[in-house]
Amino acid sequence: MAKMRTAIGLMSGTSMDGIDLALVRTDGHERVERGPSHYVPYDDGLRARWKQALVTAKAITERRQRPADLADAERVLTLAHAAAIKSFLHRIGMTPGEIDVIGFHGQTVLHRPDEALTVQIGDGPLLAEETGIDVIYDMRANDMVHGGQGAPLIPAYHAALASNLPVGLERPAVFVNIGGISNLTYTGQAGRPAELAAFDSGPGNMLIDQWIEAHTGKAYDKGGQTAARGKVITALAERYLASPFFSANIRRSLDRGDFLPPQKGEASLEDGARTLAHVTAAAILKSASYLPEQARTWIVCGGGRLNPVIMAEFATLAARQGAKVIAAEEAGFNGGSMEAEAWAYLAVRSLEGLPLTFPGTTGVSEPVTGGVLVTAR
Ligand SMILES: Nc1ncnc2c1ncn2[C@@H]1O[C@H](COP(=O)(O)OP(=O)(O)OP(=O)(O)O)[C@@H](O)[C@H]1O
Ligand SMILES: CC(=O)N[C@H]1[C@@H]2OC[C@@H](O2)[C@@H](O)[C@@H]1O[C@H](C)C(=O)O
Repeated sequence: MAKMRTAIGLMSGTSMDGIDLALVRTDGHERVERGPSHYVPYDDGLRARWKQALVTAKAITERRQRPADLADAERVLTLAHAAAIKSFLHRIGMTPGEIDVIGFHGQTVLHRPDEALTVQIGDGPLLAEETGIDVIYDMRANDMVHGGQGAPLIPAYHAALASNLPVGLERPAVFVNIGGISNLTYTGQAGRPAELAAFDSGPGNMLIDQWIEAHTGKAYDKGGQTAARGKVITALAERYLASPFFSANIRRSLDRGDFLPPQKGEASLEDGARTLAHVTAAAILKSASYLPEQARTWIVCGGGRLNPVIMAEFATLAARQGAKVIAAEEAGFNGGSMEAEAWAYLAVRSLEGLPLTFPGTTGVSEPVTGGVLVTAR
């Protein structure tokens, strides 16, 4: 039997709102003990810095390049992650010596699967040096080398969770993460890796966030309050849902720039927010038509589950297919820390040389492992 290891996962997602951390004890297979989690928000200055990094990164043609101030941004980002690890360990009363490995996602600044190019800034050696803990980082690259989309990677973790779903939850269950971008994982009847089907399903909160920020300076539509006062503009929604992304022959992974918010003036603040919340929900169901079978239960993770307008739209559309929508917490999971948990789990799989991705998840040619190990001295 593979040994149990203690890992911390670190996720800084496409919303660029902050760093999620989670502690997991796992053998890298089906044994998963979820521990405490933590969140360190970025201040406005850091968020602005990562947004600038997205612009700078457009010049990258080879994944190790760090043009202009990108090397400095990478260093600042890594130190912010090291500080987050230290505050997490302090909070849970653990020492670096009790942690076997950190799974470090970094910040995606460029993702062009068609060119087999994906860049996450995040300096693994610096993080290992700062924390004194072994680090696995750069987990997407090997998948792309083998013909995969480089995303999503979370499905291997969903499979482990699905092998132990609450009794009474109707299968098939599909996990959907509504972050900046949405992605979904069909877990079949038993959650075996061979049964997995997963892909990015469309824009998540990123359009709503950009729309709200452009009009109000706020980072997101808290509680869906703005959207709740608006109405859906059908023509605008259809424009998004007619994107070739939904009808392409292959399920392509998304970059933040693949969908852009409406122009100011195309809608009132409220109608724009409502329309984009509708698009978020409708995009999931549109993409779900490529799954092997219809979901009976949708398990929603990520910040979008906290927007009641998205959740209501989603529940209405799913009910038409006889499916139920639940937040991750209703299935006993933590919908806010699931990605960080996944990065902890994947780090242990990487140490064991186990596959992180599968033909059914990223389109990779065969199941492949991934990640680069840095040993702390
Ligand atoms: N209380 C809330 N009300 C409405 N929306 C919320 C709330 N809390 C978070 N969100 C939305 O969730 C987003 C953050 O979600 P999450 O942390 O899952 O994204 P991420 O992990 O950065 O993205 P990805 O999964 O694409 O990498 C916020 O930007 C916001 O749009
Ligand atoms: C390139 C990249 O960072 N992709 C993210 C992004 O955010 C959501 C979606 O797009 C997903 O494909 C992926 O993250 C999740 C955690 C994943 O790889 O499973």
